[in-house]
Amino acid sequence: MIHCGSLLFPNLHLSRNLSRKLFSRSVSYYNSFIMSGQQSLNRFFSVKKPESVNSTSKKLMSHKRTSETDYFPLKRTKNSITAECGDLNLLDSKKVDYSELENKIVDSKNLVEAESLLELESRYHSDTPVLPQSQEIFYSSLTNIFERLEQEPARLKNLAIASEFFLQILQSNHKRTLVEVIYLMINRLGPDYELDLELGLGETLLVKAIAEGTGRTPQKIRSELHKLGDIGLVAQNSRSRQPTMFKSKPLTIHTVFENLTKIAKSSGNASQARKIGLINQMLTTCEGTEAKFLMRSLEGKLRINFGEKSVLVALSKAFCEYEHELSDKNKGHVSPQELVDAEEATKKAFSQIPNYEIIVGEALKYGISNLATHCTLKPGIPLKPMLAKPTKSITEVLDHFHGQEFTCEYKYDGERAQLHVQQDGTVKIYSRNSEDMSQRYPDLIDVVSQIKSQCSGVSTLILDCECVAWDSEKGKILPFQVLSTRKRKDVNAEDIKVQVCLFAFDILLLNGESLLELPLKERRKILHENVRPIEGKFQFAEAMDADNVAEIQHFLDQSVKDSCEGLMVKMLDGDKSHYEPSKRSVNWLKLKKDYLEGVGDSLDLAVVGGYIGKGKRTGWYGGFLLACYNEDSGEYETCCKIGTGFSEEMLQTLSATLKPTVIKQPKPFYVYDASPDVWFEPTLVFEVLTADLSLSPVYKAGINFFGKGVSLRFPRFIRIRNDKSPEQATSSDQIVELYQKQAHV
Ligand SMILES: Nc1ncnc2c1ncn2[C@@H]1O[C@H](COP(=O)(O)OP(=O)(O)OP(=O)(O)O)[C@@H](O)[C@H]1O
Ligand SMILES: [Mg+2]
Ligand SMILES: [Mg+2]
Repeated sequence: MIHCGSLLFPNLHLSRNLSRKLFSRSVSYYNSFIMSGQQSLNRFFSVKKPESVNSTSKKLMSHKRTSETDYFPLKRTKNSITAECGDLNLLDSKKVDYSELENKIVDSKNLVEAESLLELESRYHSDTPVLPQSQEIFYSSLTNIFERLEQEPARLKNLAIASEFFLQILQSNHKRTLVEVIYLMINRLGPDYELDLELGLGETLLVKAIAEGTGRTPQKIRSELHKLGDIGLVAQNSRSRQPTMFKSKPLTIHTVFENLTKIAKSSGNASQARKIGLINQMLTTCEGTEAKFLMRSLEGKLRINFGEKSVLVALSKAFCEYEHELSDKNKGHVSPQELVDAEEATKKAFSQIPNYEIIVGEALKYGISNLATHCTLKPGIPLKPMLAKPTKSITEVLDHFHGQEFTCEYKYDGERAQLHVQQDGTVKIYSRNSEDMSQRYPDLIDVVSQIKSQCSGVSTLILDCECVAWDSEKGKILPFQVLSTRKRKDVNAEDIKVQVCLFAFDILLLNGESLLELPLKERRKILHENVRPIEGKFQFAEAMDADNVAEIQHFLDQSVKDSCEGLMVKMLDGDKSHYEPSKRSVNWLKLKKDYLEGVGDSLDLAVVGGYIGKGKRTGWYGGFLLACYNEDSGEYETCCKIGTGFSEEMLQTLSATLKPTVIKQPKPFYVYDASPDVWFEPTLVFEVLTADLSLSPVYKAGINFFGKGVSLRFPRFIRIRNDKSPEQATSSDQIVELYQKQAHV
C-alpha cells in the first residue's frame, strides 16, 4: 500500500491514517500539498538544461494566464489519491492535530519554495545588470527591474529578480535607498498608518500634466489613452516623440521619491498647479520606460506583478545573502533552511511593526535573523490584526477543537478597532487596515482617555475591539447599517448622532510588554484585571466556555437575539491560543448564524462592471459584475454577475456613485470573459451571499489554480463595505479554499 503522505512528502513521514485523514478532512491543505509536492519539484528540476527552463518560461509568457502549477506540474486528483489510500471512511478521527499538520505542510512548502528559489537564482544569476557605481542610484535602474517584473509571469522568477536587485543595493553605498525602493515597489510612500502618503491622482490631472510637459493637446492624449487604456504607455509614447535638445541629469530614485511625497502631501488651492509642475519637472528628464512607471505610480496602480507579500520574501533573501557575504560563511551559499528562517523572522517582525524604514534599519543593525526580537509591538504603531476562518456548523467547530480548551465569544457586527494608549497619554484608534481612525471617532478617544484615567496602574496599552453602533436609551446594540451612516471625515464630537460602544475581546500589550505570546486564557484575565468597563461605552465581549452542541447552539441563538452576527470560537489555552498577527488562523473560527446554509461566510467583492437596467430599473444599473482580488498578481478576477438583494433606492444611489467611475476600457488588470455594458474603476466593495460556488466557463476567480474559474451561484447583495478597499476584497486564495472545502463535503 502506498501512503499518500509519504508520496507527496517523503520528508514528512506521515502515518497512513494521518495522511488519509489529512486528505479526507481538510481539502484546503490539498492546495498546499499539490503545490509543494517533492515530486513536482523533482520534475521541475529534471529539466536540467537552462535552455529548457528558458523555453518553459517563454511558453508561459506566451499565454495570457499562467500559473504557478505550470512550474509545479504535478496535479493529482482526489480520486487518484483516494485510490492509493483505500477507504477514507475507516478513519480514527480523534488523534490528528490539524493545525500542527497545517504548520508542517506550510513549513515543508516554504522549504521547497526556498530550495527552488535558490536553484533558480543560480541559473539566472547573471541576468541582472550590475548597478552602476555612482553618487546615487538612478531611477532607471528601478524601472528596468519594474519592466522585467511586469514581463515575467512566474512568481519565483520574480522573487529572484527583485531580491538580486535588493542585494545590489545592500552591497552599494546607498543602503538606505532600499527603503525608498521598497515603497516605490508597493506604490506607497510610507507605512499604511501614516495619513496622506497615498498616491492615486485622477486621469484629468495626469492628462493635463502630460499635455503641458510634452506639448501635445489634451484631446490627442485622451484619445490615445482610450485606445491604450494605460496612462503610463501614453506618457512613454509622448516622451519618445519629443526631440531631446540636450541631455539632462538622469532622475535618481531619491528625487522621484521626494517629489512623489511632495505631490501626495500637497493640498489646498494652488496644489493642482504645484503637482503638475513637479510631474513635468520629472517627465522632461524621463527616458525609456521611466515615464510609463512614473505615471502609473502617480495613478496609484503600478501593475508590476509583484505584491507586498513577495517583497518581504525577496527582502529576507537579499539580507540573508548580504550577511553571508559579510561574514564570509561558506562563501555566500545560503541554505534553504536559513532562507525560510529569515523569511519567518521578517514576516513576524513586519506583522508587528509594519514599517519598512524600521525593519530595514533594524536588520542592518542586528541582522535579519534577529529581527523578530528587535521589532516588537509598540504603542502608536498598529499591528496587523489576527483574522478568522469561516465554518459551517457547530459540529465542524467541535471536531476542530476536539480535546482542546476553547471558548465562544459573541461576534459583534461593527468595525474592528485597535486601540492604543501611548506613554505620553496620546490615544489612537486604528482600523482593520491599519488606518488611523482617531479623527473619525473623537467620541471614542474621549472614552479611552477616561478608561486610562480610571486605571491607575496602566501606562501603555493595546486592545483589540469591535466598535458597534449603540442605542443609549435602550442600552442595545444597533445593526451595522446604522454604524455605516456615521460620517467618515471631519467628524465634530458635538454633531455625532450615532453613538458607539467598544467591545474589547483581546489585550495585546500592557505597560510596554507584549502579551502576544501568552495563552488567550491569561490575556483575558489580564484584560479583566487591569481595565475597567464603562457601561454602554466600553465593555468586554460576552464569552462562554462550553464544549457541547446544545450549549453552543443556545449561546449562538442568544448572540443573534442580542444583535450579533454569531460566534467567534477561539483556542483558549496552550501555544495555539497565542495571538497571531496578520494571520487568518484556524485557531479563530467564525460561526455566522445567517450563513450556515451557504459556504459559511459572506464574500466581499470589488465592483468592476455594470449592466444597464431594464423595466423598473431603467435609468440605473440593474446588475453588476463583481471580482475578487488576486494578492500575488494584483489582478481582479471576475466571479459573478449580481442583480438580487438591491432595493430601488439602493440601485439609484449606486448608479449615482458609480457613474463617475465609468471607464471606456476594462483595466488591463481585470481578468474576464464577461461583457458588461460599462466598466468601472475599482472603487467599491459589495458584501454578498452565495448559495454555493461552482466552476465556470465565464468567470475567473482562482483561474491560476484550477485552470478554470470559480463563480458564485445565486449571489445576493447584503451591503456596501465602506471599510474595505477593493484590494482588501476577498482574495482568490480564499475563494479557492472555500470551493475546495465545499467540493469535498
Ligand atoms: N469576539 C470577537 N473576536 C474577534 N473578532 C470579532 C469579535 N466580534 C466581532 N469581531 C469582528 O469580526 C471580524 C471577523 O469576521 P468578519 O466576517 O466580520 O470579517 P470581515 O471584516 O468580513 O473580514 P474577513 O471576511 O476578511 O475576515 C473581525 O475582524 C472583527 O472585526
Ligand atoms: Mg464584521
Ligand atoms: Mg466577511
